[in-house]
Amino acid sequence: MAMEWITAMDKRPCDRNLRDVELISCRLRRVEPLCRLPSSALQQLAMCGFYEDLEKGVTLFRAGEQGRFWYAVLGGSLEVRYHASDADAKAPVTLCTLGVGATFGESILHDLPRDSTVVTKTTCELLRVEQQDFRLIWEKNKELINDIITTCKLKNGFGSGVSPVASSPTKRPLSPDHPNPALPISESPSPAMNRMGWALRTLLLADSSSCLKDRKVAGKLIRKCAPGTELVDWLLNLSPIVHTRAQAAGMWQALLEEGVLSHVNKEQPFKDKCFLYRFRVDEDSATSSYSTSEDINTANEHIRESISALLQRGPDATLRMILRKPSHERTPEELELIFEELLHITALSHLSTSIKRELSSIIVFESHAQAGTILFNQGDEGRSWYILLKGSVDVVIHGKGTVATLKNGDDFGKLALINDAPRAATIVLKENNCHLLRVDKEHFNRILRDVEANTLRLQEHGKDVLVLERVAKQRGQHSAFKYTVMSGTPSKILEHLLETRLGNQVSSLDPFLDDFLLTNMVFMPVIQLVDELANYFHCDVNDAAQTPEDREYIINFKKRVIQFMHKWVLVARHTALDEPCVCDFIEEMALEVEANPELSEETSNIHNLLTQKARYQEDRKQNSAQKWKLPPNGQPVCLFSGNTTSSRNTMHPDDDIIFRVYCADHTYCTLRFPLHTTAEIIKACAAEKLQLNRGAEDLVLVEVKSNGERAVFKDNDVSIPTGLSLNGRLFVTVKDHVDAVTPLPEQEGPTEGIDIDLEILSTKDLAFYITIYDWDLFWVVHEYELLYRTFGRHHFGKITANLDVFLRRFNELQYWIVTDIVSASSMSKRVGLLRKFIKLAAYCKEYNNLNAFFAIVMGLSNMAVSRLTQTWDKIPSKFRKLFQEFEALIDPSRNHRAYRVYVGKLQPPLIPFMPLLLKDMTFAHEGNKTSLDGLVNFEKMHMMAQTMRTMRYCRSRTISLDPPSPKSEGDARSYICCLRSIDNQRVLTAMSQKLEPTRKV
Ligand SMILES: Nc1ncnc2c1ncn2[C@@H]1O[C@@H]2COP(=O)(O)O[C@H]2[C@H]1O
Repeated sequence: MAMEWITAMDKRPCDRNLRDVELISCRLRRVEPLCRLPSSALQQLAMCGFYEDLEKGVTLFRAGEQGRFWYAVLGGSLEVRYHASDADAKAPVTLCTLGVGATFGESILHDLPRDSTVVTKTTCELLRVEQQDFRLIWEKNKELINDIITTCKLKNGFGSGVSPVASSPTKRPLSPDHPNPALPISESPSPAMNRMGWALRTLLLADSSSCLKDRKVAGKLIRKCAPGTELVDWLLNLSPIVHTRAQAAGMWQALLEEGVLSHVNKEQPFKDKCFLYRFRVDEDSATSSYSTSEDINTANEHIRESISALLQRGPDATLRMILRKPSHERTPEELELIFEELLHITALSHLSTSIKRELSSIIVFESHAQAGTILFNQGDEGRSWYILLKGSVDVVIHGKGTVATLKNGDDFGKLALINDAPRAATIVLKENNCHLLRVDKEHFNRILRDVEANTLRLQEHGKDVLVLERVAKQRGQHSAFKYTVMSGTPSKILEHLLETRLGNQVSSLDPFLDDFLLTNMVFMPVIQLVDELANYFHCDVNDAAQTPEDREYIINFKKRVIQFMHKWVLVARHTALDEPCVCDFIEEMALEVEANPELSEETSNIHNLLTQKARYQEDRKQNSAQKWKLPPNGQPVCLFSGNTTSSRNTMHPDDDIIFRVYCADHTYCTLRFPLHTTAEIIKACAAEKLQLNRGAEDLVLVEVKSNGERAVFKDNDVSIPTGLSLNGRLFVTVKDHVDAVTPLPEQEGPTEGIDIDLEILSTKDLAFYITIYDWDLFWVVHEYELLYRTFGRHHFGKITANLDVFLRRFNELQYWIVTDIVSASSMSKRVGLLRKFIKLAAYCKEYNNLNAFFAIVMGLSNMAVSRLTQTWDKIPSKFRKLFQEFEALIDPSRNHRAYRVYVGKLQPPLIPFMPLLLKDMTFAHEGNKTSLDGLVNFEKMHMMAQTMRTMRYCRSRTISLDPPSPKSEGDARSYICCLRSIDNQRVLTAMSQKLEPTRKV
């Protein structure tokens, strides 16, 4: 059978017999949508059609050629190609693929040249019909054939400029800036509208008093046209269900917006005025025709149905027409209509009535006929905000593809407008004939910017990936960013950051970038961060075919990655440069910047990065053998050997530290380990040296404080020796015997320090050297150490040694004050010391050393000192008053308000009261979850970063004080480095009791 029809088809049409015709039409009947044609039409096609059996790659015709044939596809597939211009001749765009059942080449009906090129994509079987034959068949079956052609166009997006599949969208929309209500909103009428138009036209023509006539306008003959008023009259007469002129006008507008009807000069939407309108078929003499009586009967059969359908569509069509008019042409009644419509739009539901009224005059209707159209590209400047009324759009992101599909009722495009940032995604229409409402940027900024919804959620694949919240405007702050990140996935936060906070958009007032740089290790390990940055940086490697827009976007992104790295290394300093993956990535970027002139703008950033890296590596080489010592008797951690040229010595994770570990019988061993060594290793090694013959799992590493308190370390804790309290000692012991471990007798006594009569040292000199010493300790503490310590010594595996040493200093100072006073047996000496320490606190305060100021005042307020009433009574009232002022300043009530207000007025350099910064960190950490519904709680990161920034601010200028008198320099300097202090409160109180026993009442 199959062969038979081919044999029949292979014959010349004039040689075919009845059976051949029957065989061929049977074959055609199996092809949808040809099967919809009546038998007579199929037989005609079978009689005159030629059979073509073509190889792959055969060009059937080229764009611009005059056409001779119409085609239907019986087997295989073809490509429709389009050459945008001569310049593009080598790079045609594939518009669509035609498969079985598709028809093409109908331009022969209008004697128009071909508008595209058609090439076989596979081997193909085609039915080919000559122009005159096809025209005859079409004349008799116009409606159906037009329907088939339209269906084919809709199905394939033919002529749309892009493949209907939006996977590789290439086309930008026709400039929609000024929508024209006189033009149709779809590329071709829907079959239903076509039918309704046909029925109305047929009856209009059949009416003897028809208003549809050939008329001469300005000397030119216009066929079959009618004034709007008469068309309205006619419709009102035609049907009793059309009651008002406005209804009738809306019905004609419904036809006009689909292109079935149009104003003769295409300058007006439908108006109940004397403007002339005509049907599209009458615009072209080839398609214009008179109706047969059969047509009239058919039209009469359909008219009721058509009228009621049109009646329903009229109001929406009118509204769309108004929404496409420029603001100044909208009448008050029309504005009211729009306003009522806006009341039903969910995306606007949070807005007040007055704002909706304002929107009524500027909101615009926009429609797009073809699926695949790109509304805008990621990286473009944001120009409008959209609400989807009908259809759906894909949200496409570079490197990720489609991350979300939005449907009617959803809105998009707000982010770029609000933040003055580039578009975060490309928006591609997913369906033909999408309808949108649009608010342009200038109006958005004027009307909506300050009343926007408080929360914005971005989704990918149905899950929230970024939650933004509107920033309350703060006085004096004019940050460009209206939304701040509340939570998000780590990757999306990074993407949002690169897109919105780098390039030319950096604002010193906006903390988002800095928050990220300070806290990223909490939610994104360095290796992952570098990996993601490298992916962004190298995203062009496997993708040779890029559009110029893509290329621009990619280059832009590369620059942003370089800028990000530059800023990150400035914040992270050695903690980043310690990571081999960071250094490797800097090298990779440098190579590309050198090779790629498009990146030349980033040369100085790269140069800076390379210099920092080289400098750091050189410094590490010179100080690689650095060793530290935690002396046995509670003295401060100090350099044991190595390079001592700089007084500011940062402790690095791979620096060694020498320390003792005791066991229950108070024997000890001395160990030397890098600072990053875990408790588990120290424990195992100490146990071996001390010959504790127990398995590691039975043993613990524990700190025993001078008051007997015990603190067990976790196996993965690091920075162990530096973490000990002033007079604490490290023990290794059997788990079950922890409670039996006792402090060494020496822990109750003072730490070892220099014994000098304080009287001989000038108080101002002491304050000066204390401040210089503290400053050096403070200077080397990395902001990150606050995070490491807050999350726990085990959490990041990073050392907190510099911070530990600084905090230890606070306790050393505090207990030194108490120890010194309670060690003075003579009253006069104690009175002298009290006066000296109050003065010392005053000088430290003057030097902005608030850490020491707090330590001293807290020492003086210690119960062991404050209870010495006889001593206090003997100091001059001037000193007592001063001390009361100091006590008020350290008053912890209302979250240390007095101190916060005071310090808030100071200029750097200053040394802050460090324990309060730690308390703020802990408060932020314990009061807030790190993860909220699987998203990083970025608000928490912001809170923590604020505290870390305080620390940075304190050091934003380096200290330079006038040196004191040279005579006591050597003594004072060595004295303050190592202070004698007892940190056991019980011992201190007992000593105080001895000095001034409590009187029995
Ligand atoms: N996951 C997403 N990431 C980025 N943009 C999205 C996402 N989902 C929806 N969008 C919308 O896509 C729009 C692209 O333009 P804008 O950046 O102005 O605003 C963006 C959002 O409104």
